[in-house]
Amino acid sequence: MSTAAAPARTVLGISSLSKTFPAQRALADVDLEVRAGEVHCLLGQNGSGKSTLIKVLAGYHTPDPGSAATLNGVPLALGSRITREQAVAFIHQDLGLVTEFDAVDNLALGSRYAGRWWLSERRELRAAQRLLAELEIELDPGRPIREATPGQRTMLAIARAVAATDGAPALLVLDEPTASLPQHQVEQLFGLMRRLRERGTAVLYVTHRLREVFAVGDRVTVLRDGRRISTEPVENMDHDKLIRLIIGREPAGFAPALPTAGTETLLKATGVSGGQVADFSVQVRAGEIVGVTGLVGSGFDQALGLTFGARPRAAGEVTLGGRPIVAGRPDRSIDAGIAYAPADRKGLSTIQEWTARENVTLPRLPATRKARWLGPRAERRAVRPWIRRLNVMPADPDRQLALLSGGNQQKLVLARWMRLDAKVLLLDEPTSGVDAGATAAIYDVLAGVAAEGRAVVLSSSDAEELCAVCDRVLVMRQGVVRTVLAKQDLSVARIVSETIRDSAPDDSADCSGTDHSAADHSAPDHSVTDHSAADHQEDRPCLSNVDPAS
Ligand SMILES: Nc1ncnc2c1ncn2[C@@H]1O[C@H](COP(=O)(O)OP(=O)(O)OP(=O)(O)O)[C@@H](O)[C@H]1O
Repeated sequence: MSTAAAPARTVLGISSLSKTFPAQRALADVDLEVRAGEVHCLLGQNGSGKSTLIKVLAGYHTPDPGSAATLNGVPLALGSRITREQAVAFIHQDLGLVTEFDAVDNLALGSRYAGRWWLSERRELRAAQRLLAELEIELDPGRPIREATPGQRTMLAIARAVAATDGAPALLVLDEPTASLPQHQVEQLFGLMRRLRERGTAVLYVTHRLREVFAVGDRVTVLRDGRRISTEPVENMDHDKLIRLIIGREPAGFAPALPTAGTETLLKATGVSGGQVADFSVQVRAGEIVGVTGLVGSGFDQALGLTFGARPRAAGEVTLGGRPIVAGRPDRSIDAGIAYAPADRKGLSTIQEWTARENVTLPRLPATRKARWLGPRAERRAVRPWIRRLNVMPADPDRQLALLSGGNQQKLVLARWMRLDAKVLLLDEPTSGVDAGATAAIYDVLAGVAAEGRAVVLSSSDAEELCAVCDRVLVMRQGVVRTVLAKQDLSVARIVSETIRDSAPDDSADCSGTDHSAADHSAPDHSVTDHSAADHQEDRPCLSNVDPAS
């Protein structure tokens, strides 16, 4: 007879959950059980219903009649706000912290309303220190949290939920918390999740990154088209099986197109500065995919906006095929042959009231020089192939953008830039929030762009992504490109260690990658000479020939 232990008690039990929006059934008869002391991953393509499920749980949407749920065995009124006593915490991508406040005040925001407002400042500080120490969160409680890393902020938001629930939330719901965290901060966050799991918290974890399921998950539920397809222990899963469940068919392998062996320099940035960037210099050749990475604050996420001219430059020169690219004139940069997709695609570059097709084919962004404006029929014709290629759901070019899921909106805005015949594509975080299938499709598009003798520069905090697609990776620290890693030197461990490596302020490297006269860099290139920093980490190989969604 089997002596297998009985499953842990059910914290959240959802049965027959359905949600129908006008003209769209987002969830259909979903059952879900999340147990005490487990990390339960919720996966599915963009538009499969994950956010809707969480929003119903949080009381933001009212579900269809017939939907039911229990929390710790007690019926839960779906569609009503969760009360404090129910001890459910939601960590959304917008963490809801006040960045000008320090950790003590941010923690107090959650607990003051818990009736502890009489605590003195000193006692509050001590309580915050105790909590942070207990959860092993390294964070100075007295400093404004705008100075903290994104990973520390995420953990602080979780700590606040812990404080507000007297030590352990019954249920912690995390909605893609790692979307823009560098690898080592992801590891720290997973450490915290494991500690809460040990306290008996049930964790519902939404992610698109399959490797995270294997790193931290106990069980996994897959949604497809609003239906629950499967719930299984992670140990019964492998990568391909998971992909099959998510997309409903065999995954297509990612086979990067072979780049042309170009020697022509397309893009040259020299001494570009502005914002957090003190010196960004790079030369990009035809046929190359170049990555830029670093910690938040290193300037890596501002470098491409400065290069394109979307951000004001304090200094520096940018040329495309020898022609100067001036700052502050995105229209001219586009005409010259550069396209730029910022990371904040929703905030910066969509018109939510417009349709999908209008957002993809925004006037003034012609794919061919002739047509500055397309009629609705031509727009549909132009957009449909991208909807198919990136598997945008619903596949309706006339759907209002606001009614699409976050990831599907991301895909469309990215399509807007990828469909331009730009000589150089600049993309900030191209796959953040995008599902595994579309991520592979985007990598294919980028490889195709390079193979045509054009070029791509992408900034990313995802080391696996950089390994999978880049020919070269520039690592920025303190506003300056400090290391250039060539294809043969790319590994997750190497990128992580170069990203977090402490460097003396005057430490500099030749970082243009190709042109030694471009900037005043006298120290040797670390990518070639210094391997010491990476050695303490497991050196995982690059995944360039493996499905990049993994
Ligand atoms: N307010 C709304 N009105 C109409 N349709 C909606 C609304 N919100 C979501 N939908 C639709 O419901 C479906 C599920 O969307 P949901 O946001 O739950 O997906 P998701 O799995 O969270 O996607 P992503 O990974 O992109 O965040 C999608 O087809 C979406 O277009």
